[in-house]
Amino acid sequence: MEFKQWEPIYLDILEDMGFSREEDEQAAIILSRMLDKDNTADLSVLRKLIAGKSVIVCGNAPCLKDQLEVTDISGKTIIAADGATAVLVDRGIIPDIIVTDLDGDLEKEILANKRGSVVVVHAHGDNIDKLERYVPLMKDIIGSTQSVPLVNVYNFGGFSDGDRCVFLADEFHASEIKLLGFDLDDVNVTDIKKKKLIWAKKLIGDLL
Ligand SMILES: Nc1ncnc2c1ncn2[C@@H]1O[C@H](COP(=O)(O)OP(=O)(O)OP(=O)(O)O)[C@@H](O)[C@H]1O
Ligand SMILES: Nc1nc2c(c(=O)[nH]1)N=C(CO)CN2
Ligand SMILES: [Mg+2]
Repeated sequence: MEFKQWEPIYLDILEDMGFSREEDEQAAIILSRMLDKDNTADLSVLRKLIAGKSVIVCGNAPCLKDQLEVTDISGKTIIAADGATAVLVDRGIIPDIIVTDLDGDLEKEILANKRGSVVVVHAHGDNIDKLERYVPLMKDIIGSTQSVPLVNVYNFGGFSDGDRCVFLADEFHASEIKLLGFDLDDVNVTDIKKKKLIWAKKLIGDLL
């Protein structure tokens, strides 16, 4: 998605969530400076994994475990939203792509990354400390931001980890996008998470 198309939505999200654009942009600059040809993956890797493929996006709602039991994932491209990575890894599944703002189970995300997962690391105003701590431990990174894109730091659209997975699959022209582990009306979450899930419902609903 072009940033010009995304920007008005981003401005609404900033206002609703009370986040700072300046801090998001500072985080993106820090991430951009940490990325180089040695620790990044080329966008062609994402294209190869997604274009024309049937994609399964895993969110981290409690229903993920049961839905994985009854879903045939063979031959599909698996994209894990942050905390969903640990659920997959615990079942012996290494996702093709992890989309994360680095507040999930980082031990499992780093393990999956070592075993081949491409990791789309999202910079925002509230995770600068995590970028500094975990990015040096990763490889095959694609940087992401919810603000203006920079060198090695892209904006494919989307806000929280789960909806950014869906925007990524759409951007790279998946032939089909199936969601597992999404319960966007979940009431058993914190108030801030409820607000993020409301945005996810709107963003995914408008896109698909
Ligand atoms: N009921 C749910 N509870 C938690 N996550 C959900 C749920 N339904 C869908 N998801 C999606 O799963 C994604 C990953 O969930 P996780 O618990 O790892 O979130 P998180 O990393 O704490 O959230 P975020 O960083 O997006 O605030 C979320 O970004 C969300 O889009
Ligand atoms: N500034 C800021 N941006 C975000 C935040 C957050 O906590 N702060 N959480 C997100 C969830 O993936 C996505 N974007
Ligand atoms: Mg997260």
